[in-house]
Amino acid sequence: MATPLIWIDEEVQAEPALARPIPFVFKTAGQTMLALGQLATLGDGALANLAELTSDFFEKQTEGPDVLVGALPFDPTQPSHLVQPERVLRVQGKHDIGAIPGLGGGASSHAAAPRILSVDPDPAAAEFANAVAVALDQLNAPGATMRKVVLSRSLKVMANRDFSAADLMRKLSVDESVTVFATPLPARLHRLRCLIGATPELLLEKRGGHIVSHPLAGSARRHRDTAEDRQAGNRLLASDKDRREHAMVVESILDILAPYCVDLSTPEGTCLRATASMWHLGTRIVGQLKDASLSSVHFVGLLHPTPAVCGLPRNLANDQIMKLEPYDREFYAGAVGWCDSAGDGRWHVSIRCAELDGNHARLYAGAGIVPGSTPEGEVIETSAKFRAMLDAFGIDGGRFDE
Ligand SMILES: C=C(O[C@H]1C=CC=C(C(=O)O)[C@@H]1O)C(=O)O
Repeated sequence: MATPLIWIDEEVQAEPALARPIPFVFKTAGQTMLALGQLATLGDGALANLAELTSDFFEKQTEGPDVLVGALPFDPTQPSHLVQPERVLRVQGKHDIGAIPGLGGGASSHAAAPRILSVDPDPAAAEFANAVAVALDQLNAPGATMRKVVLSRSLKVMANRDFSAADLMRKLSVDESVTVFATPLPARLHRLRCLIGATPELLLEKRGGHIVSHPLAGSARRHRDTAEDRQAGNRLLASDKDRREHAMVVESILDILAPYCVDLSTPEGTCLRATASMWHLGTRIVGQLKDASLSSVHFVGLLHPTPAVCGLPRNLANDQIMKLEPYDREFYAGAVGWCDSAGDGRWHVSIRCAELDGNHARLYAGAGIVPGSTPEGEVIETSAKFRAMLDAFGIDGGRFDE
């Protein structure tokens, strides 16, 4: 069934904003990909089967755009949500994301913004600090085999009217250093949901025989004052704790990709990666594949979840996440992106994001814990990571740290 191209038009505000699936939107520097409607859905399957599922899908599907778009959950045993759209539109160059043809022409700019009624930390910052302390006990125990675990917390937000994905995306797009995305999620209790965010982290891009990954780990908040900001970046670059936290991610990705590559390197080494609100340590990894026919989802299946969102070793870290976090991450800390029948694709880590369900939203922020981390430091770091999404929602975040 064709999905109407209406997204945020004023005349449909009487209906819940997410009464129809929103388009998939993927705005990277210089290009926006917009996937409209839903021609077919990829069948359920765990991440390990995704390469096979997608290649079967493309073999059978002879009509419609040659692409699947959507989201993969944090838990690789849970089904992904990938769809073949009816139409794909690409917009190049600088543009207002809300004014792309097919999105309703930015009509919401004169509509009243939803008024925030409540913000509920889940868990509270103090509980999150306790979870970090428990994880640190495990990491520091004599003979410990777990080396890193990434723990997250969330903020549940309620407004007086439905949130507008287009308005949020427009606000998030002010930061041109990140990939702004919106992707439909599986319905829950017959309600359509979506994930919207502004991720700085590239999990994997594959074009022909060339692959790129740009993992981030190790963070500090940015400052308005230029000198203070520069100092914060320099401190991060020099921080032993953050360098260890980062190196584990890079080494793990290099180990996984190396057997598939004739050439694999980190041309610039570890650098500072800036977003509008955060400094990160980042290392761009580039590779040339031995077998260019392997698809992007094959590699995503091997890489995800990286130690940037889970930990090391993966199974031990995942056990701790299950024990210490009070919710199912679902599509937070998963991946969002697209793949095509040639095996090309681009997948970003779904962080700095919020799940939207009508007038409810849940924002997420996580942080890598290694020996040397402190509970207070991780509370401050996750607060800083909430900043970009909180700003988009028009919420002053400071009071959620207690
Ligand atoms: C898990 C998140 O961030 C990851 C990505 C960059 C830096 C991170 C860190 O410094 O801990 C995290 O590994 C998140 O923002 O929710």
